[in-house]
Amino acid sequence: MAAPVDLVVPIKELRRAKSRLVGATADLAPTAAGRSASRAGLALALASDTLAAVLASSVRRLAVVTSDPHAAALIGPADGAKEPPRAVVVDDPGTGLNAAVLAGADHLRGGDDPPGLVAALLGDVPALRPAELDEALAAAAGVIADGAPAAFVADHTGDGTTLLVLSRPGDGGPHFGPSSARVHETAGAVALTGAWPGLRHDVDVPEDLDQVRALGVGPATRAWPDVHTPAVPLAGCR
Ligand SMILES: Nc1nc2c(ncn2[C@@H]2O[C@H](COP(=O)(O)OP(=O)(O)OP(=O)(O)O)[C@@H](O)[C@H]2O)c(=O)[nH]1
Ligand SMILES: C=C(OP(=O)(O)O)C(=O)O
Repeated sequence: MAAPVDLVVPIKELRRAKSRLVGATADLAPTAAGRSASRAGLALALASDTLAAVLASSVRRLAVVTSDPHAAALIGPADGAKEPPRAVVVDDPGTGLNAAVLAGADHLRGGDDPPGLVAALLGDVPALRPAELDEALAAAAGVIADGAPAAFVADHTGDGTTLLVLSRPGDGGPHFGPSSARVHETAGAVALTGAWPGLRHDVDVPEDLDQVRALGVGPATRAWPDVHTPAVPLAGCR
């Protein structure tokens, strides 16, 4: 990767997440409570596989922004290392997705490392391959070096955004939410054109689950609904 890139991954409180996936859990458990627990387990699995791919990529530092203890536990405690941790958990300010992304970006820019680009990846891309992320971040660094304020990867529907790379977070973005691909482009961000099927395929509705399984998901999503929490944290943090 040409320029160092630090990455924010926002993860919503699991019991409130992925409401549009309710149909995917409908025939799993007899009670409403069981279904919603299972949906939280699915949201955790999607996040776990996303973070595992990030940690296998060339991303320099990772900030997971969440108020959820199970999501935070994916990034395990530091193991006494003297080096600054590569992955940290940042508390969710609780005022929505864009505020969560900005909180992560602020944390990353406040570190001692030389400044790099800050990117945000949504935490529901379980078929992500590390090489896709590296390629997309290198392409973003290229267009930003050429003068663009930002670059993004649209989701598989073309309507949403899965990855946003900002030269100056807070200054005209992020604009995650409805039709965010159009909103990001209107704000001057360059749409990146690589194929990157795993990076583009977020999981919002039950059909997406079949589609990401066909692409090849990570182990946590593959194991769901039988296993709800990964046994081993993915990386250390303070
Ligand atoms: N930290 C944080 N993450 C969020 C917030 N809202 C959404 N996310 C994350 O952003 C990504 C995309 O989320 P969405 O699919 O838009 O939202 P969702 O609430 O999980 O799903 P729906 O209930 O179906 O809309 C996922 O990784 C979410 O966990 C928020 O308020 N705070
Ligand atoms: C929040 C977004 O994603 P989703 O499609 O998951 O709602 C977005 O695309 O900006």
